[in-house]
Amino acid sequence: MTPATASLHISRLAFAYPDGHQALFGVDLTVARGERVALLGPNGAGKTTLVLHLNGILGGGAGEVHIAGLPVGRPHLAEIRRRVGIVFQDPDDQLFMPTVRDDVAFGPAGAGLRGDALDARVTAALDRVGMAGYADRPPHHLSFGQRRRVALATVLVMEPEILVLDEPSSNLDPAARRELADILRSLPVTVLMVTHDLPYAMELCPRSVILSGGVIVADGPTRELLTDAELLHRHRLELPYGFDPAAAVRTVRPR
Ligand SMILES: Nc1ncnc2c1ncn2[C@@H]1O[C@H](COP(=O)(O)OP(=O)(O)OP(=O)(O)O)[C@@H](O)[C@H]1O
Repeated sequence: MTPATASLHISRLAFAYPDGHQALFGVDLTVARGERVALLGPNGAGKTTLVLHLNGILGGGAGEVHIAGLPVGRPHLAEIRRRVGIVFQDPDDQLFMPTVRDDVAFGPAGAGLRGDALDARVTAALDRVGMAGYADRPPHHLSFGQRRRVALATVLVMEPEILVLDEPSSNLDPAARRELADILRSLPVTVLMVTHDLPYAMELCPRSVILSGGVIVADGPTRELLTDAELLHRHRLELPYGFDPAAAVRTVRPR
């Protein structure tokens, strides 16, 4: 896979914050089109710092990031931000309009879409997340799980190349968690999911990457990584009590 054919290609990415704190030390990561990859790691590992480099919110370090062949950098920022859809942990960071429809329409309308074409895109995005019947509702009248799905729709409506999810399962009850997993599994996009929820990584992502101390310390099949007790312990990752990743994989429903 080359930088041009990969969905995401990160090469020797290193970054220090203005106060001198070095958060990333030469990260290499390539993700193919349509792959779903979990980005795991303890608090302070550099996961958020890495994600903020994908759409150019952070920059100025060493190394390169390409999204579907396009280098992340000032000349291409508008296109990069369309290609990289980030769903933040708190849906209220992404919902600010009077209705669900307005929130989902905001991005494509800003990109110049109007009329029937805009309506069709909004309806399709809401359909994808099972929220088509909620278009006229104020987002703040929805449950947390519903707001997270609408936030996902505001990103999907831009038809991103890669979907970046920050702790997608946090604060969801078991049913909402399963429904979101079904939605995510049905999406024909590349997914990079940042999570501390190892069973959710197991359920959704065939591949995982562990970032620790600003470097990638493991990259491989999620089941292999999560059955390596010594690796998990070394990087402060813990499976929930009683969760057996070797057994869990057999219960994952086929796509
Ligand atoms: N604005 C900042 N200025 C200086 N240092 C920062 C800044 N933001 C983060 N850091 C530091 O960079 C390192 C990586 O932080 P980052 O938020 O990327 O970790 P993370 O893996 O996302 O952690 P968490 O799982 O807790 O969200 C940490 O040591 C953190 O203290």
